[in-house]
Amino acid sequence: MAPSSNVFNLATSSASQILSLESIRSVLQRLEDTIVFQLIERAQFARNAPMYYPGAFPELIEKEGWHASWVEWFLKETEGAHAKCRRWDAPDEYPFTKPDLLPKAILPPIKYPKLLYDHGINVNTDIYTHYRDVIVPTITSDDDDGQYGSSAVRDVETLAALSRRIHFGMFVSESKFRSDPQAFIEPIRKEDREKLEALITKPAVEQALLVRLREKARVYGQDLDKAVGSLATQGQGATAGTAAARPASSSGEKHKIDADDVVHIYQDFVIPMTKRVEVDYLIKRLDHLSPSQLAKIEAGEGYAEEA
Ligand SMILES: C=C(O[C@@H]1C=C(C(=O)O)C=C[C@H]1O)C(=O)O
Repeated sequence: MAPSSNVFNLATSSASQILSLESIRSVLQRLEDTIVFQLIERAQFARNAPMYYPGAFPELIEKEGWHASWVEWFLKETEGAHAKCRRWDAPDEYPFTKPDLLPKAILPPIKYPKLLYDHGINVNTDIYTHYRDVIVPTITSDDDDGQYGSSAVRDVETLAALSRRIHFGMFVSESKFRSDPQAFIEPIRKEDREKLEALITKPAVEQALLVRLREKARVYGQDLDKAVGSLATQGQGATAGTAAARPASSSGEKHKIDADDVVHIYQDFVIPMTKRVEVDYLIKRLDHLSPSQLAKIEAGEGYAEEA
């Protein structure tokens, strides 16, 4: 029997279902898997630095009239196809490509529940810069293997996963605001970003995430054939039961990615960027309340949705 889908379906779930912190955190956990696997996929190729800088491919200028980098061109081409499928209408999807370079959707619009206020937030330029300058050099060999197509395919998928994960911070903020709106009123009015960041920060959640992530990177990044093979050569017939019952021997197992690198990517970038987005979203939240909503919050009656 197919496992029940716990896909986060913005089109069919209610606002209260979508904005439950438990449901949001389950999506963030699933995105850990996606991001670890995408990093592993990208790490199989060399850095291929020319792909990320303008002018490295004259053909791109001659044949496409494109003066930015190969990867940004590949992003535009890919995101353009997705625009025709109305991907960027979804409140959890943000393109790297400038909107005026994206075609109109072919399909009619989906009616999403009102979740986030019309915020205009998109931090993909910062995500791209950090990915180019820090993440790719960290997980790949500083070399050029000429695999500009395969590498760019993985880049686009990894960037999309990082972008969705980081922009999901806005759902976290909306959820936390609705749960205790009064706590946010004063720091928002004072534009106190430090206080807002302290309010949304949950150290125990972050620590548990990093422990879980390290284990995921270690397990997903293992070369199980070698691990299982080593069991077989140790005279223990390798069977499904054996492999399942006994985790791969830890000494000398080969990894497709360094678990420490994955943890640092989250600790030094993904989590801080998510919290920046959370604060960017909260700082303007009061501008999008009706006078009666604000009055109720100030009277201690909490947040009330209005049509
Ligand atoms: C995403 C949340 O907000 C903050 C950011 C976190 C993250 O980026 O992983 C984790 C906990 C909080 O510090 C949350 O509370 O779940």
